Amino acid sequence: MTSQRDLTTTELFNKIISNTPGGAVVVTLGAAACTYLLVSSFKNNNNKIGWREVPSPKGSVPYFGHLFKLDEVPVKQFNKWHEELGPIIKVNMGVREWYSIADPLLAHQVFNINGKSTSGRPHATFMTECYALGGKGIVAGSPSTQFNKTRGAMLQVISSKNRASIEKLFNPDVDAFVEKILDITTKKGSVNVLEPLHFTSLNVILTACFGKRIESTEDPLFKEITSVMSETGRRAGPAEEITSFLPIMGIVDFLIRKKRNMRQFVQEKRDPLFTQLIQEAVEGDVDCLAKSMLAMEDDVNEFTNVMVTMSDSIMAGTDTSAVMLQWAFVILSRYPKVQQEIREELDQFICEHRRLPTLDERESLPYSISVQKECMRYKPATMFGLPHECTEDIEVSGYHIPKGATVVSNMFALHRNEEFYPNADKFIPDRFLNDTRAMHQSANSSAEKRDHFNFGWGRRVCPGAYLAELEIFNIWVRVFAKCVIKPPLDGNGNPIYPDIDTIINAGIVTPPKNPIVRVIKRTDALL
Ligand code: HEM
Repeated sequence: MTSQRDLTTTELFNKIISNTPGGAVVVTLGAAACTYLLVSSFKNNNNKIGWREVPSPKGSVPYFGHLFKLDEVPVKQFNKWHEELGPIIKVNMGVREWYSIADPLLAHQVFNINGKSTSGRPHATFMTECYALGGKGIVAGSPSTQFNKTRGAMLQVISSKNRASIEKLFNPDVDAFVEKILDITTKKGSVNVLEPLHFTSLNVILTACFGKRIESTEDPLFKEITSVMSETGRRAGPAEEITSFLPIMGIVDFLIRKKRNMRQFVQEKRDPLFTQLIQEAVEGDVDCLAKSMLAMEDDVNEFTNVMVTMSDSIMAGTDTSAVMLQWAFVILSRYPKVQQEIREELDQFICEHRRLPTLDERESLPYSISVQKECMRYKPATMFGLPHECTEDIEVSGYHIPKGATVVSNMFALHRNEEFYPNADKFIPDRFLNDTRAMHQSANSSAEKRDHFNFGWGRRVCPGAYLAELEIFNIWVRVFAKCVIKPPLDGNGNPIYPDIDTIINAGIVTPPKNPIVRVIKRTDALL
């Protein structure tokens, strides 16, 4: 998921206009409005008799819909509309109809009970046609035999049965991460955990996918991967994919030869990088996802399918885990007593076993597990997860959602639902004290039994949830066994508490504004 900052609607249009041969835009937008008015006057009414109409906010304008109503962080406006109109709303994103769901039970009905009809992905020129090479891999494709088998292969390889071998590969990086944040704090007085977490998270995925790690941010491979990732994120973003919302802008895309340009990027930058990584993985002696997939049955092992799946994993798995951990650092810097309880519980395990616990032993750390889950509930890593597409008309709670609609789960509203989470606006560290279940297992339960909804839904539920949980757990126990997290200090020695109210729109992910803390070495560490 991308680390590129999203654009406001106004910025987005300015950018399009500045990149486009002048008159074309004016002609295009004029034509767009006329075409829309003409077409919409012939359009059938989607509301079937006897079904409730999904409420839609006021202020939708022809062709552009509600796009001009959205600000830098669209989910905030969506939430205001949900407060006014209820748990399901229809927002016109240009010509696309987005149905946003803010209630866990309703979301379960939409994405799980009706999963057969709501598990498509909306078509996008870059992601579907260019990046996914016409539907390969997992993220951008719609369910097919190859898609199901590829997801299955990933779940089989990145699973608890391979826990020990996966974490053995990445734990040296986690140890290095802890040393790095301690060292930076010693030298500079505080540390911005964004970059070290991004680097560590990338290495976790690289070791799982290719059995390979990067030594430092100066490594040319690191620079190449981050450049390809950020270019992929930019091209998948709304400014570049504007034709999905305003198809008439396809004329502009044609004039600036956008699709050819997208294909060129994939062929000249993305494909050679991943081809090389996969070849090195095959020649190496470390077990990894790429190698395992290439050794599997026909539907999975086709080279382009493996290549896109590896790219999916890096794109979907690096920033999401890093953002979750950034939030944990900034939240916990404000809660010294919570950290003390985390340390006491962890130290008890270390005293008994003379080593750190593994994820399989999470039952011994109910408080830590509860705090991890509460951090994820309190500050979700994404705004809307990834959008799904309805491939058939469906009916939920009397509402009709038509074929072709985009359906999104509103992560912020879902996690502040008072019926599911009493005092939802409060950070309650022991909220999940009686729920030490693995998060990836919980993610596959019915809504009432889930801890949180960060890993999405149904047939598309995040296949990397186990790896994410493994990474989070291993970083967590190493940090709290050795360190105390504190807020940075101003010139007078007063704490500057990190801002936990501002949410940044960084594409799909929503990181904190300035994840700057002090990480101090524990003087009473047992290991
Ligand atoms: C805290 C960390 C993570 C969060 C919050 C997260 C969240 C999500 C969400 C919300 C989705 C969309 C689900 C849906 O469409 O309903 C998703 C999909 C996906 N995630 Fe994750 N993810 C995380 C870590 C990872 C990791 C580590 C990997 C790497 C293996 C990964 C790989 C994927 C893939 C391949 C998909 C696409 C699934 C599909 O389209 O069927 N994720 N993730």
